[in-house]
Order: sequence, then C-alpha cells, then structure tokens
Amino acid sequence: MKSGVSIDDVLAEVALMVRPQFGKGRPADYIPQLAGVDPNKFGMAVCTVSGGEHVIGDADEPFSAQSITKLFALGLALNQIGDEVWTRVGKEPSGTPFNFLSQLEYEHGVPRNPFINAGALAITDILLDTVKAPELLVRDFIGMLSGSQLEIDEAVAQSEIDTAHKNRAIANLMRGAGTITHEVEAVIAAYCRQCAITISCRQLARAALPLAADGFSPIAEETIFPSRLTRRLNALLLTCGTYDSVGSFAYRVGLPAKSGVGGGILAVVPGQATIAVWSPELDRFGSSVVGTAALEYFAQLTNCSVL
Ligand SMILES: NC(=O)CC[C@H](N)C(=O)O
Repeated sequence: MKSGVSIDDVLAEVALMVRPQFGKGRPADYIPQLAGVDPNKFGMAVCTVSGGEHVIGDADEPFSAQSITKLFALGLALNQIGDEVWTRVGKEPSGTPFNFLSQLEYEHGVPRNPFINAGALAITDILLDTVKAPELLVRDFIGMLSGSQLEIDEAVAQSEIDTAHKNRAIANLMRGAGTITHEVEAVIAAYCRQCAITISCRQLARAALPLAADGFSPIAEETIFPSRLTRRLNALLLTCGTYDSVGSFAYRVGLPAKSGVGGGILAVVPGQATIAVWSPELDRFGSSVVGTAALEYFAQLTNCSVL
C-alpha cells in the first residue's frame, strides 16, 4: 500500500465514491429470508498486520456470510487432510455460475473448485467424516479467528434448507458419482447452516488476518495455516473466489477475494492487510455491486495490488 496514506481518509473517500453505485444491483432473493435486508447498508473494515483497525459505515452490523464461509471450511479441511482434498475437488476457475449443474455432470461429479457450491458441498462432506455438525466447527473457527462468538441465523438457514432444490440436485449428482459419501440431506443441512453464519465486516477482516500475515492470527495468537498453504489459499481466492466474474474482478480490484450472496466481500492484501466490505445489492454473478466498487476504489487510492 502507498506509504503515508491515512486508511481512515481513504475509507471516507471510498464511502463517497460508491454512492452512485446504489440501486444498480439487487439483494439475493432466491433465499427468501435474504430478500428483506435493507439494500442501502454499507460497511467496510480494514485490519492491518501491524494491528491497525479502521472502519466506516455499518462495519459492526452482522450480515449473512454465505459463501465467504467456504474459505474457512476449506482451510479447516486442508489442515485436516491436506492434499487429499484435491482428490475430491479441482482448483480451476469454473467460468460458470456458482450453482451451475451441467458442468458437474460433464466432469463426472468432480467440482471445478472448492468455492462453487458443488465444491463447497464436497468440503462439507469431508468435514462430516470427523464431526457431526461441521457448521459449528466452521462457526467456532471463524469466531476464534475474529475474537468473538458468532451465531447462525436460524431463519436464514431454514429458509435456504427449504428452498435448496438446486443444491440438492448438485449434491445428489455428486453422491451418485461418489464425490460425497454422506446422506445428501445431512450435507445440505450442514452447508446451509454454515452459509447462515452471521458476521460483521470488522469481525470478518479480523478473522481473515492469517491470510495477510503468513498464516498467523494476531487475534488468536497462533499460527493457523503453514505459510505455503496461506499462499495457496490466496491463489485460489484470486482465481476462483468470485466465480464467473473472477477475471473482471481481478482486472478491477487486483486482490484475492471471496464474495457471498449476503453482500459481503473479503479481500486480502498479502503481507499487509485484510479488507471486508458489505452492501447487499448484488450483480448477476452474486457479488456486491457497491462492495466491488468500494474495493476497486480502495485499491486505486492506496495503490495496493498483488499484480
Ligand atoms: N455465492 C453464495 O454466497 C452462495 C451461497 C448460498 N448459500 C447458496 O448455496 O446458494
């Protein structure tokens, strides 16, 4: 990041610059409970590896983490079984929407990467090998990394479980192919409950600090990922974290990032900082319109990029 810039000043400027972006997207409505979230919310938090914390707007308001949780679930699975994960899931960008079905059949039930829904369901299945409720493992892992107790929003979880027809189709296809081994309903319930974890921008930026700090969590005061794994997780975020808009996202923002249909986006500046942003209106790829613009402006103003 440009030396000498005040992150607080940058956040204030970003909050002004994103104003024209409101009203261009739409909150997720395929999960009925998410449709009612106030579309005008905007929060952003930056945590630096040197201990700085900077926030603006609704940065302390919990929102639905959704697919951002897939990053932490993957980290847990890789810590548990290492490279064996890659016998179940690929590491290539999919070029298709996060819940696309036909590519999966074409490719014999092996998901392209761990961040599309099929891949995340396979990761849930791996975690189910060792625990009954992987969603609680993921919740408590993110909670430990953020220094706070996190909750699962039961209404959001139930709303998604009731309507997860496409995800059930994906899971059934993989069960038939042997990519997942547990009962489809158990995998779906754990996955939907994991997605319904609520978190604020500040908590999320804190939780992701190991990705910026070579695997070390200053909040938990321990090494969470070996440094090689940290680099690999950032590589996966850069190439697969925003689904079929990953190329244009990298072009605009230039940072490893994970989006979720709750409107949150987490971005990493390796060696320097983590950035979490939240605003519920989504583009057609399922990423926050205002959040993407905020990250683009932040990267421009601070001159940060991995590229
Ligand atoms: N991109 C997302 O955040 C999608 C997560 C959502 N729970 C789903 O499975 O559809």
